[in-house]
Amino acid sequence: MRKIVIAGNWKMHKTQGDALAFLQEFLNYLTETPDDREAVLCVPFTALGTLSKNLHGSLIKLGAQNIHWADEGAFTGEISGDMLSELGVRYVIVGHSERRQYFGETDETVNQRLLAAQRHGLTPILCVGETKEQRDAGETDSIIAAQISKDLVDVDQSNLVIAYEPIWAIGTGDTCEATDANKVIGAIRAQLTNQDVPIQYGGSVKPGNIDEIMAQSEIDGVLVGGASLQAEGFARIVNFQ
Ligand SMILES: O=C(CO)COP(=O)(O)O
Repeated sequence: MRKIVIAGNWKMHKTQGDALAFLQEFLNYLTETPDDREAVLCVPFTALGTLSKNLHGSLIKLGAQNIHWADEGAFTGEISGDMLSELGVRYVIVGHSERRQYFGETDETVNQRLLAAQRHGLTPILCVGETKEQRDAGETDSIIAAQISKDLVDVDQSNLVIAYEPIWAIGTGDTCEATDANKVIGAIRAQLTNQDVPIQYGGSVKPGNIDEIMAQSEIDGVLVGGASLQAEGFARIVNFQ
């Protein structure tokens, strides 16, 4: 039985104060969380400590948005696995397309960061996805297959979540057809040795489309950007039917 993981990715949004206000409101809406699913908030590093202290044993798990591959060292601006786990972090996003596009992340560095996350007992959420040009050229399956095989070298598939995030659907309102996403996710699963890895869809997920997305047989959750910033809407997504 695969786990359902609904994760919010706040990206570079919300101060500590904003994060606390969100949490209070969010917990009010989440009084009846179904227990078959995990809700995760992947927040900026600066909000991790405050949220960790205020989760009060709630069902919400804490996630970060990046991790360095070294355990420590001269890596200005980076963050280590120990620093994250000390704050109660359980999940960490690795290889988001914004990291690949703007910060020079490659499949090799993504692989190293995945290994570091697992070494520190964190569950990495590996993001893969194709550009609009690649999709139009019919290259979606080969691009995703190449990312998966390079990123997962030596990675333990028993402690892993994968997010299929077509780059053209991120922040654009242009959602991938749920049935198309289902097909790509099925192809990702066929490449894995462990069939229990939860595979999420990400890209313009909102309260209005969550039910259709989660009705797909291969989709085990979502990674939500913009719509996770609003407590009532994100609670609606977590509580999909
Ligand atoms: O990048 C995403 C989540 O990691 C998706 O962002 P949006 O939900 O804003 O499209």
